[in-house]
Order: sequence, then C-alpha cells, then structure tokens
Amino acid sequence: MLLADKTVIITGASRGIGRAIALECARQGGKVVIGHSGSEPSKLQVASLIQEIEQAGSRAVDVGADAADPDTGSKLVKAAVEAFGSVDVFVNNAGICPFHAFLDMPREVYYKTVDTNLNGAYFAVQAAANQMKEQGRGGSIIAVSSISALVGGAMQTHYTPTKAGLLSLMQSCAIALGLYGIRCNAVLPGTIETDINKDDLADQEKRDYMIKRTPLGRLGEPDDLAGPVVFLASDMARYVTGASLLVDGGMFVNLQ
Ligand SMILES: NC(=O)C1=CN([C@@H]2O[C@H](COP(=O)(O)OP(=O)(O)OC[C@H]3O[C@@H](n4cnc5c(N)ncnc54)[C@H](OP(=O)(O)O)[C@@H]3O)[C@@H](O)[C@H]2O)C=CC1
Ligand SMILES: C[C@H](O)[C@@H]1OC(=O)[C@H](O)[C@@H]1O
Repeated sequence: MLLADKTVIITGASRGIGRAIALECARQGGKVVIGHSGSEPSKLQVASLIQEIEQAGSRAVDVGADAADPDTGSKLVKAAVEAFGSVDVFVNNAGICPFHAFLDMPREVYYKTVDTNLNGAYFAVQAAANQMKEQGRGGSIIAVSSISALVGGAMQTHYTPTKAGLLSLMQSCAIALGLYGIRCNAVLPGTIETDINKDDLADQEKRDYMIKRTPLGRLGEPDDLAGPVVFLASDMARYVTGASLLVDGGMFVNLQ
C-alpha cells in the first residue's frame, strides 16, 4: 500500500474530486482527515464517506470549517495530530466556481471565490508545512489547481486567477520547503463531472463541445484524479517537487 502509516488531510473531501481522493488514499493505507464546509448536507455526505473508509480498513475524522477562513488550516492540522499523531500529506482541493460574466461581476462573488480557493489555501498550506517541518521527516503538499491555470474562461475571470495562483504557490513553496524535505506539486484537472459544473454541463451543446475537445473522448470522473494524487503523495514521487500534472484527457494540447 502506497500510503501506509501516512496521515492525509484533504480539503473539500465531502464530494466530487476530494471524496474520490480521500477514498483512494484510505485504500492505500492512509489515515484521512476530511475537510468540508460544515453544512448540513456535507455532514451527511461525510458520515457516509467515513463509513466507506472504515469498510476499506482505514480510519477518518472530519472537520467542518470554511475553507476561506485563514484559521481553518490550523484546525485541520490540529485534528490530524490529535487523531493520528502527524500530518504527512496535505491536499488542498476545496474550491468553488460560480460562473459569472466579467463586466458585471459582483464584488462579493469575486472575493468569496478568491478567499475560498486561494487565500484560505495559502494559510492552510502554511499550517501543514509548519507541522511537517516540526515532525522533521518531510511531507507532500498537493494543490488541486486546474487546466484553467493555463487557459481562460469568459465566465471564470474570478476563478482562473485562483487556479493560476495555486499553481504558482506550489512552485514557490517547492523552493521554500525543499530544505525540509517537503515536496509541493499541483494537479491540473480538465473537465471533471461534479457538482461544480453540473449546471454548466447540463447544456448539451456545451457538453458535446467539451467532449469533442478531449482526445480521450470523454469527460473526466472524480476517480481519474485519485491515482495521480496518490502517486504525488507517496514516496514513489520522492524526487518530484515543483511539478504540475495535467489530468485532462489531453484537452490542453488539443489545438487542431
Ligand atoms: N470539476 C472540474 O471540472 C474541475 C475541478 N477543479 C477543482 O477541483 C476542486 C474540487 O472541485 P469538484 O470536486 O469539482 O467540486 P465539488 O463542488 O464537487 O466539490 C467541492 C468541494 O469543496 C468543498 N467546499 C466548497 N466551498 C467550501 C468552503 N467554503 N469551505 C469548505 N469546503 C468547501 C465542498 O464541501 P461542501 O460539500 O461542504 O460544500 C466540496 O467538498 C476545486 O478546487 C475545483 O476548482 C479543477 C479543475 C476542473
Ligand atoms: C468548473 C469548470 O467546469 C471546470 O473548472 C475547471 O477548473 C475546469 O477548467 C473547468 O472549467
């Protein structure tokens, strides 16, 4: 098992990509801290996820706290240390993408998106890194960025800068934390079918267009991210830091 004896914190793990990552980490022997918003629906989703993780033979605890809050990272780290004694892997995954046009972007939508996706992540990565430094045996930090770190979207002008920001944060942290054996990498998903784009992909024309742009001929599933994240989390990736891995079925390189 690739993550035996490791404690993994994953933000936004109640559903979608984060949930798939949490389950695979557990299957690989990792003990899991599940971050989520703390809303009533998320509590139910997390309860069923913890059951699945236990059935897979591992253990999990959850922390319901707003990813936008700069104190949430410390709460996740505290929960990990209390429950399992360490933090070995931190996956920053929580995110929102409320599609909206640029010219009349409401300030509150802009700030909420940047706070949730990037500002909270900055302090969460900092909290995880400080814990890993204290433990003295390195660690792995992974940000779920996006193909949108590299390309634009007319309805995502508030969102794409957060994904570029996460990619850049991992690159700079790889330099800042290499000294402590802490590796920092980013995964860049393409279009993965989850709640975040349910409404957008309900438009059949848009859906067909996104599939047509993808050389592998289908949209992504949350589980498509699980393997790449587990690899980066594991010691198999021991010399990989500052890297970014597109997980997009080939969409990015498909110009013509
Ligand atoms: N789906 C896609 O095509 C792509 C997604 N991504 C990125 O992947 C990540 C996961 O997205 P995805 O799984 O698709 O989306 P989902 O909407 O399915 O899941 C989002 C997750 O983030 C959590 N979350 C959202 N807001 C907050 C908050 N304020 N505080 C705490 N947790 C919060 C949710 O928790 P709760 O259930 O409690 O609300 C949920 O667990 C995001 O960062 C997204 O940008 C990147 C590229 C493509
Ligand atoms: C939410 C979008 O469908 C999704 O988010 C991303 O980061 C991808 O680039 C897609 O646009």
